[in-house]
Order: sequence, then structure tokens, then C-alpha cells
Amino acid sequence: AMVSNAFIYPADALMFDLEDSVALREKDAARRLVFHALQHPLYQEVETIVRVNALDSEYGLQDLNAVVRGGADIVRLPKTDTPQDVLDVEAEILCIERECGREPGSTGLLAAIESPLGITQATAIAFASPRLIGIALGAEDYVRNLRTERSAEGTELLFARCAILQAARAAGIQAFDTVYSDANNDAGFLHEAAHIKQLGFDGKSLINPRQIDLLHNLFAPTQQEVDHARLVIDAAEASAREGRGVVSLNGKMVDQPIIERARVVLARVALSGLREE
Ligand SMILES: CC(=O)SCCNC(=O)CCNC(=O)[C@H](O)C(C)(C)COP(=O)(O)OP(=O)(O)OC[C@H]1O[C@@H](n2cnc3c(N)ncnc32)[C@H](O)[C@@H]1OP(=O)(O)O
Ligand SMILES: O=C([O-])CC(=O)C(=O)O
Ligand SMILES: [Mg+2]
Repeated sequence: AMVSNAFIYPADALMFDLEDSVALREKDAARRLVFHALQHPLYQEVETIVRVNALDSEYGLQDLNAVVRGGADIVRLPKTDTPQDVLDVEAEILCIERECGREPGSTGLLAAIESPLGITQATAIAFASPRLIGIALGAEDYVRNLRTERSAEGTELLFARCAILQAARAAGIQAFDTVYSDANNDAGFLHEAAHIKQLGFDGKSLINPRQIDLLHNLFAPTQQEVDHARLVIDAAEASAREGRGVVSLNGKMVDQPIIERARVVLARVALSGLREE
């Protein structure tokens, strides 16, 4: 039911899962379902991601075949521990693209890091392939590996989140936060989402449609932020016309990083609209 309905939700991208949410005896049926969904006309307009099983599992290679042939935009690689994991998947994807006539290099990759080993190698993972559009945290597995549990404050995840952000930004790719598993707890979700936005993440994996508007609204700028961004851009344009590098706006310095941040705010309002308080 979820596969046949998901396109109705206004998510930025849809991720089909073949990994940990699929029971072992359902793996083959799920793969076939996703293969057909990817080719359905209703899924052509939306960015599609498929989380495959790891390549060293008995399902990984069959998953990759179905997903690349089906035309997924991006393959999400779970439990990425080393840059070699990325290279191994990339080599298989390239073979499949050539076999099925898909343009070589056109399948994107998103590597999820879910272990202390992966976090220690986050930078090497982020640089491992030009196919990588981003890296993501998989916190449920990560805290299991750390031998702790997730808390409301996320103290146990701070190191991993910062490592992922640093690595993604160094490599010039996107950083995505992990799922918030308590689908009925809006306040807890918003608390975590505000935290990861402040850290600098580009977005977050969601497990339930109710979380989509909450996250979009949180990432949308406020009217005050937009007004300020317009003043910054106006001041910057005026100072450029006058040949000055730095300008003062109500006593605050406006220079290049501040101008670039203002452009990000205006780009976000164009994408998401204004935040509803
Ligand atoms: C640690 C990990 O690996 S997390 C990643 C893998 N796990 C997942 O992706 C889980 C996906 N999400 C879910 O299974 C469910 O949302 C749960 C279990 C979290 C909550 O289940 P419920 O409380 O039964 O969901 P809820 O009552 O909110 O569902 C409402 C509607 O949204 C739909 N829906 C719920 N989740 C999703 C989803 N992820 N994608 C698409 N549709 C969904 C339901 O089918 C239902 O549709 P209907 O009204 O037409 O019947
Ligand atoms: O990647 C995610 O956000 C979901 C997941 O597998 C995990 O938390 O272990
Ligand atoms: Mg996981």
C-alpha cells in the first residue's frame, strides 16, 4: 500500500527500502514490487532512492540489478564502513548500467554511515566516488554499535553528526540526518529537527508522511529572515556599485559570507515558501 501511494506526498524525494524494514522471506517480493514501481509513470516526476541490502548479503547484487535497471535516481548504500564499500557498489553499478543501456555514471549514490568504523572513515567515504550526492547518518544501528540508546538531547549522536557534516562539506556533497523513529511524537521530532538544522544538515530521512510538512516548515525561512536577506542583498549591490568591499547594515558588517548566507535564505524561500510560526 505504501509503495502504491507514496507519490501523493510532497516529499523532496521518495526512498523505497529493501533492507531492514523488509522481512527476510519478503525480500524477493519487495524487490519485484520496487522494480515495477520505479517504472510507473507516477514515479517519473519524483526523485526516487532505493535502499538496497549490503553487497555482502545474499540479496545485495540482485537488489542493485533491479534498482539500476528499474531506473532509480539514487542507490542508498546501508551500513557503509569503508570507502571500499562504496567502490565495490560503484563497480557493480557501472557493469549493470553498461549491460542495460543506462548512461554510465547516471545512477547516484547516497552512503549511510551506521557504525563507529564508518564514522572514523567518514571523510574517506565522502570522497570515495563522484557518484556520491551525499552521506547520511543511520542512528538506530549506530547507537546499537556504540552500546547506548538515543536520547531526546542527542548527546550520544553529536560526534557522529559533526563527523558526517565535516566530511560532507569537505567533499562538497550533502549531509542527511537519520530517521526519528517515534512517528507520533511531533514535539520530539521538531526538537531533533531544529538541532540538526542548526548543526548544518541539508535534510533528514523521514519514516512517516506526517513528518514531511513539519520538516519543510522548519527549514523554510521566517518573514524576518527573508526581509533581512533582501536588505543584505540590496546593501551589497549598492556597495558593489560604489566599489566598496564591506558595508554596514544597522551597524552590522555585511561582507561576502553574509551575502552568500542571504542568497541561501532567498533560495530556500523560493523552494519552500515562508515558515508558518
Ligand atoms: C531504522 C530504519 O531502518 S528506519 C527505515 C526503514 N523503516 C521505514 O521506512 C518505516 C516506514 N514507516 C512505517 O512503517 C510507518 O509509518 C510506522 C510503522 C512508523 C508507523 O505506522 P502507522 O502508525 O501505522 O502509520 P500511520 O497510521 O501514520 O499511517 C497513516 C497513513 O500513512 C501511510 N504511511 C505511513 N508511513 C508511510 C511511509 N513511510 N511511506 C508512505 N506511506 C506511509 C500509511 O500507509 C497510511 O495510509 P492510509 O491512511 O492510506 O492507510
Ligand atoms: O538510516 C537511517 O536513518 C535508518 C537506519 O537504518 C538506522 O537508523 O539504522
Ligand atoms: Mg540501519
